[in-house]
Amino acid sequence: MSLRAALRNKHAVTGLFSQLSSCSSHVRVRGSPVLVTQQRKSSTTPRIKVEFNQSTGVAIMHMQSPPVNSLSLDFLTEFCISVEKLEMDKSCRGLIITSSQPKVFSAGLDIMEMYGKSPERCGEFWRAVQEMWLKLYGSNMAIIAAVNGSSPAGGCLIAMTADYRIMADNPRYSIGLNETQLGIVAPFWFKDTMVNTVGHRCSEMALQIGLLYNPSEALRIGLVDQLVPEDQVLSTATQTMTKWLAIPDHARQLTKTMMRKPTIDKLTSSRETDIRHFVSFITKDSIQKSLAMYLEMLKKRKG
Ligand SMILES: CCC/C=C/C(=O)SCCNC(=O)CCNC(=O)[C@H](O)C(C)(C)COP(=O)([O-])OP(=O)([O-])OC[C@H]1O[C@@H](n2cnc3c(N)ncnc32)[C@H](O)[C@@H]1OP(=O)([O-])[O-]
Repeated sequence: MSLRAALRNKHAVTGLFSQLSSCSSHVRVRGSPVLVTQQRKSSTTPRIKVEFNQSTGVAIMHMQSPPVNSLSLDFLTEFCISVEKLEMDKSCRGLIITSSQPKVFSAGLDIMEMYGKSPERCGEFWRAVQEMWLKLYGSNMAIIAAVNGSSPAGGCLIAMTADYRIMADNPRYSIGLNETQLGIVAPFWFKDTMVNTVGHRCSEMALQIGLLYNPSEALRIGLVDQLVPEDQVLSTATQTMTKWLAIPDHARQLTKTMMRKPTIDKLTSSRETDIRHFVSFITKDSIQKSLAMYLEMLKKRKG
């Protein structure tokens, strides 16, 4: 069964992990604070690198998909498998998500996955996006986003699924749900996650005009919880995780579930409808034209 096919079937995914350990590079550290790196033998470079320190129970997940950690189907597949593996490992209590790419946490969904693709492929892609959100937002692990670069749209979504967000204090970086700027619409579960994070009024305005916030603005509205100098993002995340893990797991997890379950249930009870809705929307000629214009704008801006 291919990894993509596995994503279609959550139970099959669970059963596949033992066979798929080479899909992302997991580095396990036992009883030592020193992290050891391990080179993958495979010819393809993993998009996700996981360092797990068993003495602290904390895993650091590095997104390392050049140039901008855009969320392609392959990226999402690897990402979900990495999270699921950690989730199943009861010794892993905390997860820090960060980026290995300079200046960018994640550029969000890979626009090329939504442009010029067949309805079947768009559906497969959207299911993987849903799966990523369900795994992160419903995780039992304490999750901290170490946002060390720009984080638009799907990148912001990943950050918002965390329990705590630390962002690099660099005014050149931005974070937010900017979908409307591309002529597309964030689905209800992106919206719900934002409402749960910053409240209704802020979300209503930000979503309509596709606002991207600089770090100070993001801190002011509560989209991130803390700003630190860029070179301290990861160390601060590690220190902060210690505080989160000082709370008994069962109490923290039950509280998290109580807060998030109604939002998660909304999507789990309507996944197929949500996929159909996305596919019929994204494949419309007018939406495809908007995406083409946005891609053109990205290229021009670069030049
Ligand atoms: C309904 C669905 C909900 C949708 C949710 C979403 O997430 S929608 C997504 C909303 N996301 C956005 O609106 C984010 C758009 N991106 C940006 O704003 C900037 O890239 C940046 C600020 C993330 C990084 O700035 P920087 O100066 O460091 O980097 P740079 O700009 O020079 O880009 C380098 C290369 O990457 C390319 N590429 C970039 N993003 C994407 C992408 N998402 N996908 C694919 N490709 C992308 C870019 O074209 C360029 O390619 P080239 O020419 O080398 O072949």
